[in-house]
Amino acid sequence: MESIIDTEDTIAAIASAVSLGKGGIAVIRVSGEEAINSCKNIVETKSKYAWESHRVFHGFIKDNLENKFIDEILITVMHSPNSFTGEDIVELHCHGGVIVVNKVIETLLSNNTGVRIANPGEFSQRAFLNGKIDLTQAESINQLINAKNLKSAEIAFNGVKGEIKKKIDIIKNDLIEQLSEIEARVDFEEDFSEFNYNDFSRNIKIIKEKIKILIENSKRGAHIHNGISIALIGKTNVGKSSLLNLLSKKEKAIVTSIPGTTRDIIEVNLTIKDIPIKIIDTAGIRETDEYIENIGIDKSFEMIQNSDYIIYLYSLEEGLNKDDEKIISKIPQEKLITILGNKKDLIDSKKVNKKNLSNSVLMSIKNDEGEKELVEKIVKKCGSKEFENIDIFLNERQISNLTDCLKNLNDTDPIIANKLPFDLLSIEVRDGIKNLSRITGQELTEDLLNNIFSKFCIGK
Ligand SMILES: Nc1nc2c(c(=O)[nH]1)N(C=O)[C@@H](CNc1ccc(C(=O)N[C@@H](CCC(=O)O)C(=O)O)cc1)CN2
Ligand SMILES: Nc1nc2c(ncn2[C@@H]2O[C@H](COP(=O)(O)OP(=O)(O)OP(=O)(O)O)[C@@H](O)[C@H]2O)c(=O)[nH]1
Ligand SMILES: [K+]
Ligand SMILES: [Mg+2]
Repeated sequence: MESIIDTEDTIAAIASAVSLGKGGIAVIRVSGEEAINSCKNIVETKSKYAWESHRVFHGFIKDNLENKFIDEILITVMHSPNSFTGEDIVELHCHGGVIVVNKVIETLLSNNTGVRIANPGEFSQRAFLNGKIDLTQAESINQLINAKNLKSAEIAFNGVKGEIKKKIDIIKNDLIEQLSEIEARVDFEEDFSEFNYNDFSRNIKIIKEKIKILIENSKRGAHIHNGISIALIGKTNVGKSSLLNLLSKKEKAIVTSIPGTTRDIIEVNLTIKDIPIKIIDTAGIRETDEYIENIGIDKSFEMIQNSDYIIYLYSLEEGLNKDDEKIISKIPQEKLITILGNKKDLIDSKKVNKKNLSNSVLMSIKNDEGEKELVEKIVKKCGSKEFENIDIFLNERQISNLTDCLKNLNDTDPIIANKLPFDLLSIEVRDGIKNLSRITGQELTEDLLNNIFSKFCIGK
């Protein structure tokens, strides 16, 4: 059982990236009633700005138990309620090595009682509980941190600014208006005109449309978050891994002249002309008895099915032959971005048979030739209207609550159709409103909230 999080404690965690172990500077964040006192215990400073809110000042970390100085640091303090969590916050900016950072944290904990290491997401949870942000903002911050491409980051930031909450609140207010139309007539029947089933039905229909658009756009959201997948498919040694490296401008995949170099799937996230894309390098397809390579080749065939789009590569030196055509026949036409003839540098370009190559791009990946033409093909195929005009999208949890709300509104249909007593409608509308409230974090149990925040990053 997850223990209920104690919000009385003062919490501390490394707030900066530590996964690589090293960095110029690391930030340790301390939040809670004892944040300032506990840091005062381990910081020596002569600064005239010391412990003022929203200032930076200079000092040293001192371990009083061992009577030793540990690091020279900068310190930021934010007094409650004007901080990210709404509590007192102290940030210790120390040197970024693993040993230093851990020693500073250890010193903070050993020199103070009532300070403990924060659980994942606990700073955000406190910001939420203290009303600094709503749940959609907290979730958007987490999404921003985990963004794999620029487009997804841009959209996540709109959520951080409160754009999801704003959209949900608009729909919620629409429903509250409909609810009051019903309830006014239940409570003060004689003062109001008769309940109009048609008006109500029309208004609910408009609200449902808004919800459906939001759900539809959000389905594309997952696509934006993960990127449109483009698999590089072809026989061995045609230059698939070379292309992955060229497009990602990184030496991500191993390239050798040995056929069968790539075994496992290799993925790179990137943004091409504002389109979020995931390029997938696969094992070259050929007849082989090699056990591991065959597993890789099976995965390549799976990728033909599972990716959104495909670039088929072949070597111009060898030409496009029967084996290629057999593989190409397995690719759904609408998925094929282009049949890419690579290694143009190895052939006399006049000899290329242009007849079969109307949809083709010729490249020399080695000499950096033809990339522009390929990018044009990619943009033409993937740069559909799909991602235009999407400024926010909901995550799975939020979509699920919104879908529940839609069901509540659908349940008004039979009541209206059969002209059943109109006060029955208020139950459905109320439940709909409740489901919207869950999106922004109201009406949720503590366990559910703990569960949501526990999936956030450490130090966030
Ligand atoms: N050093 C540092 N950088 C950071 C954060 C942080 O906590 N510390 N953030 C955190 O994740 C993000 C920025 N978000 C923040 C949101 C609110 C407040 C804040 O202090 N709000 C106060 C006062 C605002 C003001 O002075 O106008 C408030 O809301 O009352 C700080 C950072 C990213 N960068
Ligand atoms: N001449 C020439 N050689 C190239 C070109 N592109 C790639 N190569 C070479 O072709 C060989 C195979 O390239 P890879 O990128 O490993 O090919 P692959 O399709 O990933 O191969 P497998 O992973 O084994 O299926 C390497 O020696 C590359 O340097 C090109 O445009 N011209
Ligand atoms: K190879
Ligand atoms: Mg390869």
